Parts: sequence; structure tokens; C-alpha cells
Amino acid sequence: MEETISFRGLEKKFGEKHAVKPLTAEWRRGEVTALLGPNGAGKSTLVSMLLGLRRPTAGSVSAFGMEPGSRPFRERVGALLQEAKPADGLRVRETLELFRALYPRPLTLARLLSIAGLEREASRTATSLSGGQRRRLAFALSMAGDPDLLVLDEPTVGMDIESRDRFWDTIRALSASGKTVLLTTHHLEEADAVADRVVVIADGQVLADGAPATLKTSASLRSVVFDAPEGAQAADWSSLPGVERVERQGGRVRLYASDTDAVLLALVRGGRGERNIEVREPSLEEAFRALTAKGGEGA
Ligand SMILES: Nc1ncnc2c1ncn2[C@@H]1O[C@H](COP(=O)(O)OP(=O)(O)OP(=O)(O)O)[C@@H](O)[C@H]1O
Repeated sequence: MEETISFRGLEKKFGEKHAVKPLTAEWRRGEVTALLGPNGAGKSTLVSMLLGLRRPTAGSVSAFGMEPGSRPFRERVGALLQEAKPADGLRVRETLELFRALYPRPLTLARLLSIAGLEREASRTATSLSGGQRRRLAFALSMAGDPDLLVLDEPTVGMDIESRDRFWDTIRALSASGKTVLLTTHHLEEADAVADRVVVIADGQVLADGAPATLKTSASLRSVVFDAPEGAQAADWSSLPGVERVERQGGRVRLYASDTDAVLLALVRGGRGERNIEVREPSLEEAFRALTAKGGEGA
């Protein structure tokens, strides 16, 4: 498969501050990657180096074998940055046409209006749009040249649920047609549902890089949840095989364990009368919390 992005020892310092610590990684065609991390982790700095907007302190970036910033690079890469603002005075249609004119094989105006979900707003001035509508317009602008690689910094900020659903549907369709997408987001559930690959970064350092399912099970524990029988105490479960943590909320108890099958068996054999037993996979949010808490300890 064709390699799209390649980072080699990529690093960025602002004075003494290491915004991105040396990073080597590659991305293949069609991958959707969510870059996750707390505020100030280094996500935007990484994205801006990928786009050629910031120069690395050391190391290199290439996309499709080209250095960022050149014209052929820009023809294949679409970008949406956090601070994207519409041009004053232009209508939605004119703004899209202006961007279309920059590319040799742009998407049609109708397609871009549909991506933005702004068909009915085509004649409005872009500055009169709501915050979420502006974000949708900015996303459509990043798609104007029908890019092979899309780099999106917090694309869903300000979007309502319906707009976010539409956005993620578009991302799924793009990936299915072989486009590569790298995006940052704070919506972990959505990232989990759509991304093939999740990269967790904190304090400029990559803490985890892999498929969401792998990351979840390696960073956090499965749990067994049930309704506690009358009069039972946390100590009744903390000594069960493999139980690492017991949490109780009202009548509901949650046991975290590496081997949830063994816990289930022990519950059934124990005969204490636990009801409505469920086994839960860790969520991406739990994995993210576990990873970034560990990263914080190490820092
Ligand atoms: N121009 C700059 N000068 C000095 N420090 C900077 C500059 N830009 C970013 N930084 C610092 O580099 C670190 C990484 O910032 P960055 O904006 O990349 O984080 P982020 O992960 O995108 O955060 P957020 O989720 O808040 O957008 C932060 O400590 C930030 O203060």
C-alpha cells in the first residue's frame, strides 16, 4: 500500500519547551487516524509541521514523498485549522468557488454544498453563518480540491450532534474511497466509532498508537457490573480472583479485572445473588484517562 505520511525523528521546540518530542511514524493510504491528547499536548504543533506551516526543530516530514508546502503537495492535501475564519463579504457559494478555482480537479459546487450541509445557505454571506455552520463550511473548503490526504484540527468544534453525524459519515465515505484522514478531536466516543487508528499524545510524547480496540484493552481493564444483593460489602468481591478494583454506586457494583471470565464464574459459584450481571469493555475515554494519567506520572 502507498505510504501517505512519514515522520522521521520529527521534533519541535519552542525555546526550552519540547512541544513535540522526537517522533517516527508512518501512515498508509485510507487510514483514518484520531490524534488525541489533553490541551497543550502538541497535537496542533504536529499538524502544523505536517502541513508545512511550522518548521521542525529536527527531523523531517513527508507526504506522498513530497515535502510539505510545495504546490503539488497542496494539490493533494486538504487542511482545516482551529482558527479557520471565513473571508469578509463573500457568500457561501462564492467562498467555495474561490477555493475550487485553486485546484486542477475540484469537487463540484453542489457536492461541496452537500458536504457542508449548506445548500439552503448558499447565498448567505459566510460571516453571517452560525459557529457550527462556519465549521461545516471550513470542512467543505478543506475538501475543495478533492484531496488524497485530509488533515483536520478539531473539525467538529461547535457542530451540533446532527452536523457531527454528517461529518463522521463523510469521513467514513472518504476512507472507503481510499482517502487518508488525520484529525484531532476531543470527542472520544466518535473517534472510537470511526478511527482505524488512535494516537494518544501528551506533553509532546506519543503514549500509544494502535487500533482503538487494542488500545482500550491494553490501557484499561474490562469490568463486571451487577446489582448488589442486600447487605453485601465491597470486601465480599475484592478478594475474588483477578479483581483489581471495586467501585460502588448506590446498588450497582463494578469490578475491574484482567480476567472477567474468572470473575463471572466466581460470582455464579459464590451464590450471593448478584443480579443483572454485565461484562463491559473499557471505553476509549477510560483508556485515554489511564494512559494520560500514567504519562503525567512519568513526566
Ligand atoms: N508559538 C508558540 N510559542 C511557544 N509555545 C508554544 C507555541 N505554540 C504552542 N506552544 C506550546 O507547545 C505546547 C503544545 O501546544 P499545541 O497547541 O500543539 O497543543 P494541542 O495539543 O494542540 O492543544 P489543544 O488541545 O489545547 O489545542 C503547549 O505547551 C503550547 O503552550
